[in-house]
Amino acid sequence: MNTLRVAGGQVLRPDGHVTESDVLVDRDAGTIVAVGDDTAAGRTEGDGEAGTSADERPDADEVLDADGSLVIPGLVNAHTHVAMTLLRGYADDKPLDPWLREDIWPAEAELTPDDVEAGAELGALEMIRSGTTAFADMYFAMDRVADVVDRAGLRARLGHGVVTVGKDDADARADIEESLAIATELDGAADGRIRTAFMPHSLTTVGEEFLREGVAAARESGVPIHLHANETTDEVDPIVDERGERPIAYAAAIDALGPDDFFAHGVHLDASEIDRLADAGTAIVHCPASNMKLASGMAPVQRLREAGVTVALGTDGAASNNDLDVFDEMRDAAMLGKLAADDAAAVPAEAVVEMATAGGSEALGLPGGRIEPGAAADLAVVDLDAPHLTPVHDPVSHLAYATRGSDVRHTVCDGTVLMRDREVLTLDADAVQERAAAAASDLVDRVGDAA
Ligand SMILES: CSC[C@H]1O[C@@H](n2cnc3c(O)ncnc32)[C@H](O)[C@@H]1O
Ligand SMILES: [Zn+2]
Repeated sequence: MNTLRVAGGQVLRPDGHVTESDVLVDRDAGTIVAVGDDTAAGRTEGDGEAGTSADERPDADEVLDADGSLVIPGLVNAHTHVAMTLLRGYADDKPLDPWLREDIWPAEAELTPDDVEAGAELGALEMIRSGTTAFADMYFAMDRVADVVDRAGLRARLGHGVVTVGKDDADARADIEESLAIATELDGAADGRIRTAFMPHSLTTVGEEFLREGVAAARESGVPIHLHANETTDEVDPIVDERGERPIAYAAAIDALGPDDFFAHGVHLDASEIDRLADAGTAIVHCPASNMKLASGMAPVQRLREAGVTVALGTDGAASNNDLDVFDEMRDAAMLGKLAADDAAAVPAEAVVEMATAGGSEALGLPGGRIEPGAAADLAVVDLDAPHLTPVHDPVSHLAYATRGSDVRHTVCDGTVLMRDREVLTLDADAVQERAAAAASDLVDRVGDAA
């Protein structure tokens, strides 16, 4: 067996407890073989092999030193538009609708596939550096995004985002077909690390006829559905006014509410919609930073979880966040959840850590999210040797409230080391940043010329 040993760290186990253990990985299979006292070859839990540094232990093909560190499942960014890194800081301080219509969509109209690739590389770099190993992405030029995911070594669920409002029937149908074709063509790419979904942008930006056609085709080919849902009252009210039913009831009526589907935001949900989501097994991706920045509102995270809905975390795009750091999202989710519930005990540390790991993997239907034998070897190693992480009374508290993405020391996905001692191995960081900055600058010039 070709092995990787993550040695000498504290490991976050699926039950939320932390133990001093090694993690042994089968690099070829991309899975965890053993944790703690199951790691064979002589080393057992609590057996520190005094006098032997992690690098000197001879029983693995590769060793990652995790001394003084916390080994956690790779984080899952369950809703983003990764190439929007090019639009980071491009338009701020507006609510969703004018932000999209006045700034973002005119800029995206000028985006080329090369731009999308440059932005996706930058986003992949940012995610690897902050311990994210899997993400869901809705955007354009998804073949380019898939190529980046493959090269970067990440795991993803990808889909072409469909908008039909303002398009004639032929163009609208072509967009639906593109999303369905991409979902079929890219599924299983990057040695199975890429999975796909049918991704209509939202229930208001895609017409009912096209939604029904696309959903029916997606069901036939077995791909899940991902869309923005119940994000703002501007989106909910017209559905209620025109149809006499709430958005989640509408989604159910067109068969878009299934156990493999996951909806972004879910800010404005009433009790009947929470029950429907729970009954259907549809997950919600909570995006607290984006919801705060666009002043969209606060998702009822506590009530969703109490009802049994799987809740994951997402950054949304870097233009509404303005970064792709899931540690920030954990902290925001906890803080906002307490404020919303007027209860400091609401949305505790363990809940947000679960949402960023196992909850994300479950929502996306991707491997990972747990450190246990047989699970995917998707890991982040957090360096605890920092002033803002001292002392360590409770490692889970630190993950939720004090850790930053820049505290991540090593990142592993599918058994492959993507970042070692803060050096990203799969992407050339300087070249990626230079290319993205140049692409963003050219894009802004083109947008100016087009205006
Ligand atoms: C059709 S591809 C995806 C589309 O979504 C836009 N977008 C980015 N952030 C949000 C958000 O918070 N709500 C709705 N839509 C969003 C993005 O700019 C693309 O156009
Ligand atoms: Zn979004």
